[in-house]
Amino acid sequence: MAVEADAFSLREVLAAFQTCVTEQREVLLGPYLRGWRGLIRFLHSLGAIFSFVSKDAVAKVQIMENYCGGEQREKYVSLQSMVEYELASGLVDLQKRSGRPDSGCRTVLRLHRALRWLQLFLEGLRTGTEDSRTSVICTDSYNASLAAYHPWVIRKAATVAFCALPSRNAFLEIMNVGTAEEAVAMLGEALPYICDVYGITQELFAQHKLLDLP
Ligand SMILES: CCCCCCCC/C=C\CCCCCCCC(=O)N[C@@H](COP(=O)(O)O)[C@H](O)/C=C/CCCCCCCCCCCCC
Repeated sequence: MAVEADAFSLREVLAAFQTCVTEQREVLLGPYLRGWRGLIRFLHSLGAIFSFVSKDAVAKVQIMENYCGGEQREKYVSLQSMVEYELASGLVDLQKRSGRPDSGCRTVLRLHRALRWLQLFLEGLRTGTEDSRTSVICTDSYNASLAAYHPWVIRKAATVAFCALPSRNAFLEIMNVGTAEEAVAMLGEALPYICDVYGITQELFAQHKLLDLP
């Protein structure tokens, strides 16, 4: 599999997630979506077998970028302001989907669940050994997170695609942060920021009973 490295640097993704959280513990949507754009660039480099995943991720990031650049853009500065605005304006389908456009809350919820997968996957890569199989790390992380929200056909397609993942060493190399040891160290640095964003979002969505949006 041809993996093009030049488009991706874990450092950039880390910087985006690092600048997401403000002193007031708000999650800023600008850097949050920049982090996702960086991850999607990486996904593209893994080849066509992951295009069904990247298409969905791009569509969701695009929905959010449209809100962030739209008429109500000041309401979409942070996750907190978005939740407050969309709930107060009755824009969120809480029980079942209506003809309304996808809300920011339901769209972010999908990305948020995927962030949990990412957290587990990166932790698996970090703590794995040279001969750990990324397909196994990825499948385990997926089964412990996103799989619960996907129908059988998506779970199957995802599991098949995971088998095409490059080796752990190749992954560490394409992070573009130096040697394998340096990449592992960088993962150790990146993970707390991703965990922090995940934790704040989880708490916010739980508080507003938004964790099961249709
Ligand atoms: C150097 C290491 C860095 C690792 C970088 C990983 C890059 C990963 C980039 C993106 C992650 C995938 C994001 C997927 C978002 C999925 C959101 C979702 O759950 N969507 C479903 C529900 O949406 P609605 O129907 O309710 O609108 C949708 O049905 C899903 C469709 C596509 C399939 C999603 C499969 C997810 C597999 C996640 C693992 C990706 C494997 C990447 C391998 C590294």
